[in-house]
Amino acid sequence: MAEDWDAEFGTEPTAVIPSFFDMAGLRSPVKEGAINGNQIFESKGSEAANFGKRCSNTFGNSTGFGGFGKQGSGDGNGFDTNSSYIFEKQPVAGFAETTTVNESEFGSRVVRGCGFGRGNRGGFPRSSPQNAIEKASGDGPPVGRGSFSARRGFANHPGDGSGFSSSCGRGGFSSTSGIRAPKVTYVPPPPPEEESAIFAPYQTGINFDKYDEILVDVSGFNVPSAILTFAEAHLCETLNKNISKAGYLKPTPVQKHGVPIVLAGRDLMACAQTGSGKTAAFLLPILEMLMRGDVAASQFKELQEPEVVIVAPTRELINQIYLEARKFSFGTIIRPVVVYGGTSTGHQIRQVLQGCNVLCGTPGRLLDIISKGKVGLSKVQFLVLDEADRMLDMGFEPDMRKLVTAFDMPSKQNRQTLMFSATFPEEIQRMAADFMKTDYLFLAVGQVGGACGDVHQTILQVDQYSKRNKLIEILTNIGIERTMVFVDTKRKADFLAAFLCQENFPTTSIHGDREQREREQALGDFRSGKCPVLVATAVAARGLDIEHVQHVINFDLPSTIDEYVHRIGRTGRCGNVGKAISFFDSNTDLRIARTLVKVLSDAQQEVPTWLEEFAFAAYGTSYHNPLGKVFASVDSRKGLGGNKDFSSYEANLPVTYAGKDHEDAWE
Ligand SMILES: Nc1ncnc2c1ncn2[C@@H]1O[C@H](COP(=O)(O)OP(=O)(O)OP(=O)(O)O)[C@@H](O)[C@H]1O
Repeated sequence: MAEDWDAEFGTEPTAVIPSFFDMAGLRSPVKEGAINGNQIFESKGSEAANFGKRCSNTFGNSTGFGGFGKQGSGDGNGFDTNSSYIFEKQPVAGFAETTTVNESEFGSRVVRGCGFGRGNRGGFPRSSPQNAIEKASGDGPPVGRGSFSARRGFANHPGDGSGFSSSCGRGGFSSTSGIRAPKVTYVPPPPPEEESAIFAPYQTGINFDKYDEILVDVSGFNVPSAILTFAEAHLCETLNKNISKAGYLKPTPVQKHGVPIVLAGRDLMACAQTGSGKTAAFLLPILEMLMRGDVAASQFKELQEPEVVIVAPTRELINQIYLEARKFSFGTIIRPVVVYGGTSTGHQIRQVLQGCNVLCGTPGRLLDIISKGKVGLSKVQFLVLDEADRMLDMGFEPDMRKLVTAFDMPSKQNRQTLMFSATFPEEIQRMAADFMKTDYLFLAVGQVGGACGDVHQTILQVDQYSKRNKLIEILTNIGIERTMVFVDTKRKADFLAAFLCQENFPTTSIHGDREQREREQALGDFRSGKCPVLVATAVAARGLDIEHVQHVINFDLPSTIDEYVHRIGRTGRCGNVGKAISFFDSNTDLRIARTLVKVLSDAQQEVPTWLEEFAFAAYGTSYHNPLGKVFASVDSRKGLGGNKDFSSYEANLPVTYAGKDHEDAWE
């Protein structure tokens, strides 16, 4: 059973939305060497092989995959629900004796049962991605309009929002019944203090030097000269020491151009491939400028006024950026702090009040803490949007506008605004311009939106009924190399992880319905190799920098090519090579066929003939789809009669349809 969490400020206890692992009895008190709620399974020979039948001695009580029930019922998800697993589990207060999940998530043809009725769809109104986004980032109390209720009704709690109900898909509390929305009060373990841990180097790969061959285009006026070495940036001694301790011998292209641009006080929109060092490209010059400006040591005050605000779309990514800021500011008086959802607000406020020069946050939690009067923005010198195209799409854009307008944030003329991403659709570029000085510089390293050239991409035509077996086949060949498996819904992430566990693959999962503690534990188990397979939704698609990820498998392809580029960019980082295998189901993925062909061919990857045929059938050879030009490969100002001084760039590159991400992914 999930730990009991006292309310954030130590008041009434609040229940927690048990995740799938609870319901499947995968988190009951376990004996040494058994399975915890995150690490679903360690392959332990015959004992493991029995996992799919019973795990009585593994979990300390009788739990396991049971048999299969009778014919299931449609779940309104477009799946022909015709099969299910039934997890027998200890009766747990508030839950039925059995938890049934639909194997149709994997599209099995085998007819199995679903011993379960389904409640009304509840949870976030499908049309409000902001709610879904907030829940994903865990910012603010999860509040649905109407009521949260499980997709599945439980035996004693019909999923109509009348009471506490939950499922691995979605669930929670009914806001109509007056129960307080749950406030999980997780306090993350403090980051390591040892220098060896702080400066743990990321092994650059054999192709690191190939970065120098990548074409770079900077458009705008009075472009500062690039640096060839870190020494040419004339950074302070402490920063140079930290760069050296981090193992950075020479700058990557985005750093060569980005560092001098930021040091020159310019606004910057930077696009560079995944894993190419964008984080240091903004952190190093910002920290240098603070040092040059004799930034005051931030001390305890009831109102903190940071000089830098950095935002990113997910909790794990903003925490990663915070740790990088902590690394590069080591030995200086500069104090970075991180705030993100799913954790105790009180704890984070206490961290902020102890001093804060660089505030890293996910939007919802950041706005929450600012609204509580703990943080003032009047002294902000730098505003950074990492994964900027995501921060400005329909999900986060309102929060970003509120951040720059609703408080005392200096106007764009009186601050430096920096935006970074590996992808930047033109419509987003235009929106980004609202946040930046008109003379911002657009830095394109390589093909904007292009896939990292160090990732070997393979596309396999696999229908939904064959995906599971194909995945098993691939994982069997891969062995224990770290592999991220992306799926399009949270529910599928849990089920696929459980399925892989049953098949003796040490697996964990990360998605927006898991508690933050579980998410961080899952990442930790994946990073350490304890669970070399991580099943994830889009919440892990962007920015995460995990060493030794050799494989990315798109069990489900995303709906946009940008997300595909980011997902496969979890491997092949910093000059290392990686492999990405994607399952293309012609019943669902036609919309991405054409852009997939373009990304593959731009990255000199093999394009399967069948995929070209699908792409042609979908859109013909025309590169102008009805949705207009949304895939930018140039500075959008050029297309709008921008100044002719910009360096030349092919203007008629194909465009792509930038659809909506699968909303589940962001919840
Ligand atoms: N100049 C450098 N020399 C060696 N390693 C570097 C250098 N710059 C960055 N790295 C390392 O490369 C890895 C990738 O960097 P980073 O996460 O900033 O990439 P990114 O471009 O932001 O990727 P993404 O687009 O996926 O967010 C990190 O582990 C970082 O420490």
